[in-house]
Amino acid sequence: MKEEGNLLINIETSSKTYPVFIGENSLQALTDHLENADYTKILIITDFTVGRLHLDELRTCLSRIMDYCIFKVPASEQAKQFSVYEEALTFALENDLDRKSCIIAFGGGAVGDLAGFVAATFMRGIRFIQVPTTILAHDSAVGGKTGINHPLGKNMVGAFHQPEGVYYFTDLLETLPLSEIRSGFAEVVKHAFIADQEFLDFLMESITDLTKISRTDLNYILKKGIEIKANIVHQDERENGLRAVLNLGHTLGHALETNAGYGTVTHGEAIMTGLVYALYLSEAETDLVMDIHRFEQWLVTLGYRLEIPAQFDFDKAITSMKRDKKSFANKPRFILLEEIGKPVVKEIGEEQLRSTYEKFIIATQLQGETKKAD
Ligand SMILES: NC(=O)c1ccc[n+]([C@@H]2O[C@H](COP(=O)([O-])OP(=O)(O)OC[C@H]3O[C@@H](n4cnc5c(N)ncnc54)[C@H](O)[C@@H]3O)[C@@H](O)[C@H]2O)c1
Ligand SMILES: O=C(O)C(=O)C[C@@H](O)[C@H](O)[C@H](O)COP(=O)(O)O
Ligand SMILES: [Zn+2]
Repeated sequence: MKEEGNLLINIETSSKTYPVFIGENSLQALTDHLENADYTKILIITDFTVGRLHLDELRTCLSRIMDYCIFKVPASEQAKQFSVYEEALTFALENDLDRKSCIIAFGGGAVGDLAGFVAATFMRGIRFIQVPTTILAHDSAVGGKTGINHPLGKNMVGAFHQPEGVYYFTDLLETLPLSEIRSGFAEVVKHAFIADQEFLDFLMESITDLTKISRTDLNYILKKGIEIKANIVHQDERENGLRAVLNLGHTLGHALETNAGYGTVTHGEAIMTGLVYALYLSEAETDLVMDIHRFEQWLVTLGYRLEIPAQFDFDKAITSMKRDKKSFANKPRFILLEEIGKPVVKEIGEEQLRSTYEKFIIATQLQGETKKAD
């Protein structure tokens, strides 16, 4: 469906305007950018997996005269630890980066969040570039949220720091394992719920097998997701209000990630579970009218496991949700939907959280059992 080739979106925020290139010519666009910039040195931060698979492609963008060094971090959430953050800063100092140096985040959201935070804080802030390599990173590479995890909460330490540009060479996505396609697709679905019923209808009708998304559809859905996010970030860069809607599914989702142990579930799977829970809360609190059962069936077809692990402790989740960045005075606030495309932020009492959780557990267990019986 729709456009091919190189797509360009401009992200306009109060602090910076920058381009997002998507598609075949993105690496050429990155080369052009690097050749015309005044960077004294480039630090590439990547993880061991992406480094092994794709570093050679990135190297083609760096001319022979360009001075660069590479710091490799453990894959996934292991990258977003204090110890890795400190090691990255040490590496930058030992390799003589200065205030005119630039960091390239080459990887998925975990690498992007870490590298962005290193850039935001090294010598009080240097420039950085996002070169995303996952579907999920259509979300994480845009908008300037950077940070690392604390054992007591996801992304609890961080900064808003916008990149100089986002160069999304989607050929690199071909090596993604199914679990990571599924994780990234969850944020696409989230964007559709927040802003666009038609887009959600398109996804539910056209995507029935995550291993068979055509290149044209992929470029289309990445572009669409980025446009939805760009529109929100344009209005509220630092989450003073509206931007919180991008957190649909994240209140329970982040609690799941924190309590299961970072990296035990993928970010996207946790967020999809949180999103379904938010739909049940919406039914109860905002009179959302929607066929949640049909949506759940579609998710099960795509391989999402909505059942909560038996060892998950909802009391601990409530503690985490009270500590969430959207909470004030220890009261959990959720992104709910009045309609698809019409999100609201609402404080939810503990009694409602618990009774909806019971309902949600029963419904999702039933979905899981039906799947096993098939
Ligand atoms: N800053 C934001 O606005 C924002 C938005 C959404 C999510 N996030 C964060 O992003 C993180 C999740 O992002 P992610 O899933 O992209 O993270 P990730 O960087 O952990 O990548 C996921 C896995 O895929 C592997 N991988 C990456 N690219 C690959 C490729 N092309 N081929 C094969 N394997 C590849 C990685 O090595 C890793 O094991 C979470 O920490 C989440 O909190 C941030
Ligand atoms: O960009 C945003 O704003 C988002 O909320 C996007 C989320 O998908 C992302 O996971 C983000 O890192 C969550 O932000 P946080 O402030 O809850 O840590
Ligand atoms: Zn997210």
